[in-house]
This record gives sequence, structure tokens and C-alpha cells, in this order.
Amino acid sequence: MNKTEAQRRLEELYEQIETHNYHYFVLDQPLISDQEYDALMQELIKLEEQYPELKQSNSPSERVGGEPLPYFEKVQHEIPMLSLGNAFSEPELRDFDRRVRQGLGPAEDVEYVCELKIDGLAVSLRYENGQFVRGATRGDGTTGEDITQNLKTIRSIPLRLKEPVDLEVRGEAYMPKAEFERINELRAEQGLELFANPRNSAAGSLRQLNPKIAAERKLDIFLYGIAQIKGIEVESHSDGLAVLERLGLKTNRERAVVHTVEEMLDFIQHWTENRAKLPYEIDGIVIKVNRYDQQQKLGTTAKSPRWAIAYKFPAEEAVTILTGIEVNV
Ligand SMILES: CC(C)(CNC(=O)c1ccc(Oc2ccccc2)cc1)c1ccc2c(N)nc(N)nc2n1
Repeated sequence: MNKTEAQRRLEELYEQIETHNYHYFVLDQPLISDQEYDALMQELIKLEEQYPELKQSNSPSERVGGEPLPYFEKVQHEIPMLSLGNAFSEPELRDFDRRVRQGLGPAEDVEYVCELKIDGLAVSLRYENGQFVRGATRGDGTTGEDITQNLKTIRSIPLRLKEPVDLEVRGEAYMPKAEFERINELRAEQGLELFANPRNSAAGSLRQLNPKIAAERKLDIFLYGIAQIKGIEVESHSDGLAVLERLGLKTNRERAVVHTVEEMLDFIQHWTENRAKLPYEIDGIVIKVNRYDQQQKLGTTAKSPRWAIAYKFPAEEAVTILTGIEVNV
């Protein structure tokens, strides 16, 4: 194959492999078998070795992890990565709702989006003209670490969006429960110290300077907040999530738009009872005012939005012991 044919074949492979990543890891509906997928990746890696000058910066071959970094660059978040205030009880949720309605004034109707709070690592992804250019940890909300190389190994993060937009999006990188079990079994066999929980395992994987380690671990991501978007008008958080899905980004579908605290409490009750069935760990439920104009009106404190709150589940052990005592009585 000559250089021109190699160039054309490489573009074909970029397109095909990223399409398969989207169907397999975002839609969870693979079009080809793992073996066929691996064959495409092997062909890509071989061609790029033959013609290194033809390799593009956002090639899918970067998903297997390149050379280790000496350190992580610091990243300044132009738009702060806010943290969420917590609520631990129904009265505290009612207080949140009251504060929101007071802040918006009596004439305003308000609707909320209820979402799962994934127990992972908060990250920010930046896309320029549709290309994934940088990924960073939250850090202290203003300064994080550049972990782009490691995030490229997460197959559900598209290297290129379906539209050439500029976007800064926030989400939670996490390790599915099954992957956590698999890795700890491996570590037990190797006599290594076990990870305490999926969250620590995900954080540990993404803080590795050697991206090949992150690539060995099947991490995943759910995106949940648009900090900045150019070229597309969005009026509400639920519209924003639909735009992210249209662009090829992965969001968590277990969400609902509600209008009252009672509906909020129903959503929380449902997931309190059913979270054990989820393939990933959650540590709470996030409630957000849906309309962006109302979010703007409520604003943020230095650290947290006034238009969102996280209801945290009681710690697992406490519930188990209490349940045990009630059963004995
Ligand atoms: C709401 C937000 C804090 C994200 N949003 C932002 O980071 C964010 C940041 C600036 C924004 O706009 C501003 C622009 C300039 C100044 C201030 C805010 C808007 C959203 C958040 C944080 C953690 C979440 C979590 N663990 N799970 C879910 N499901 N959702 C979550 N949502």
C-alpha cells in the first residue's frame, strides 16, 4: 500500500473505530464483535507505525495509552467546577425548595431535574471545533490536573463530537461494580493491596502517569453539566442533556423532571430501594432547577450553585445494622 492509500485507509479506520466506540460504549449496542473491533485497532496501530507522519492527534490509537508523563500539568478552570451543597433529610429538601421559590419570587413556577449522583471522580472535558482537546480533574474547583491522556482511554468519551462545537462539559468518571470486582480479584491473585471501593479505584486509575494502566481498566463516564457551549442555544438543563446526547456524549438516563417536593421524595425513595441493582455505585440524588434563566437568577455562592443540591444516602453500614436490629425485635 502506498502513502496515499495509507492516508485514505487511516481516515476510514478513524471513522469506523470511533463509530464502533459510540455504538458499543455510549449506546451499549455494539455493531461488531470484540474480535472484529480489535482487528481494526491492530490494523490502525500497524499503519501508524509504518507511516508515523500520517498519525493524527486525536487518533483512536491513543485509547490504548501512550508514553507515561513525568507529571500532570496544572489546569485553570475558567468556569469554576462548583461543588454541591448537601441535604440529608426531607426537611432539608423542603428548605431547599423553599429557598428556591423565595429566590425566584411568587409568580414563578419551578421544575426540577432529579439525577443520580454517581460515586466517581468529577472531571471537565473541553472540546474545540468538536475535537476533544483537554480533560481535567476538579482539583479545588479552580485549579485541576490535566489528565487528557488517561481520559482518552475511556471509550465512551468521543474524541470528536458529531457537530463541530466549542464545549466545556462536566461529568463523573467512574468504575462499574463488575470491573471493580474483576480488578480486585486480579490484585488479590498478585498479592497486591485491594482497592477499598470503585470510587478510589477510578480516582487511582485516572491519576496514573502511565496511561497504559488507565487503558487496562474499563472506566466509564456520565456527563451532567454544560459549563460553556458555543454555537447551540440551550434554555434548560434537560435540553442541555439532550444536546450532549445529540453530540455523541454519554449521559445518565435515570433522570426525571419533577414539579414538587413530593415527586422529588418519590424519586429518592425509588433509588434508595433500587440502587443495589445499578451496575455502578451512587452516593445520592442530585436535584437541579431546570430552567437556565432561573439558575442565573438564583446564582451561586463562592463554591456551590443555589439552584442545585445533593441528597446524600445514609452511610451503608448504619442502615444495615439498624435494619438488623429491627428484624430481631
Ligand atoms: C451542577 C454541578 C455543579 C455541575 N455544574 C457545573 O459545574 C457548572 C459550573 C458552572 C456553570 O455556570 C457558571 C458559569 C459562570 C459562573 C458560575 C457558574 C454551570 C454549571 C454538578 C456537580 C456535581 C454533580 C454530580 N456529582 N452529579 C450530578 N448528577 N450532577 C452534578 N452537577
